[in-house]
Amino acid sequence: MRLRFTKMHGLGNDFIVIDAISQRPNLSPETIRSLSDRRFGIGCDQVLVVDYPTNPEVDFRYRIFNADGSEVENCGNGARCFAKFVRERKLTGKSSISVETSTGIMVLKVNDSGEIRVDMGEPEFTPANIPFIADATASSYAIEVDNQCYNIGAASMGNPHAVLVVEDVETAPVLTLGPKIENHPAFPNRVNVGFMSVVSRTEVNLRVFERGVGETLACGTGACAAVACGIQQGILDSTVTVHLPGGDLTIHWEGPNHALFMTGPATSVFHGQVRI
Ligand SMILES: N[C@H](CCC[C@H](N)C(=O)O)C(=O)O
Repeated sequence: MRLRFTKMHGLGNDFIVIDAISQRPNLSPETIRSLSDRRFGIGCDQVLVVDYPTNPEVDFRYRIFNADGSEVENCGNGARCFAKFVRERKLTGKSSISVETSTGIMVLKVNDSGEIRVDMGEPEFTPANIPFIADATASSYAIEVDNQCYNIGAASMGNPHAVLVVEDVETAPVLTLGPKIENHPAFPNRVNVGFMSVVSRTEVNLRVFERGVGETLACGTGACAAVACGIQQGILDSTVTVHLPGGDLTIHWEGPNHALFMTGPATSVFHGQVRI
């Protein structure tokens, strides 16, 4: 079939966005990998599939697939691009949009500036719910990689994240240590790995080695998890600017029993059609 898509990005974390409401594609993991391939396909970090909701109280459902074909629970940059997409494609005229993912419901608010504020829900720190194998919940854990010990924070934003505090993100071992932690046995579903340097209590630098993709120019849930872990560790305040290689996100979290909010841009690059 001929499939219409829109190429989008959130701070350089790029997506193929597919309207599965007016089209009913059958997207196998092989098709996802083929579309995501930067040489033989369109190329992207993730494929986002916009569909009807299963809950009639919710506006849409959207599914998220990493470039390796794995379906995942959440995508922060993708949520902002989803909101822009459904309005651009006239699938809704709302500026406050509810959407269900495989792990819950998010509410997205399109601001007058065009930026999108996402209610990401409450960060999850209970190891079993991340999932992460640990004896008890803590603000940091010691894990061993190649006989060396590393301190990490661990949290879920619907998807699992490990966060390391480093001196300088430019010299952090993102491409060597990232994949080893991504596949560490303490994370049964693998994990996204953030490398965060603290500029001040309201400003951090962050690079993320994403599960199923590798390093991306930005990771929205990674920025949320990094700030949440930093707040849990007492090193960050409740509103933080996160500088990622692709640009900045603003994260706000008042602490336990509160939702965390992420605000940032979304960009459409081009529309196209592809035969699958
Ligand atoms: N690689 C992630 C999914 C995409 C997350 C990221 N692109 C974001 O903006 O949150 C995972 O396997 O959980």
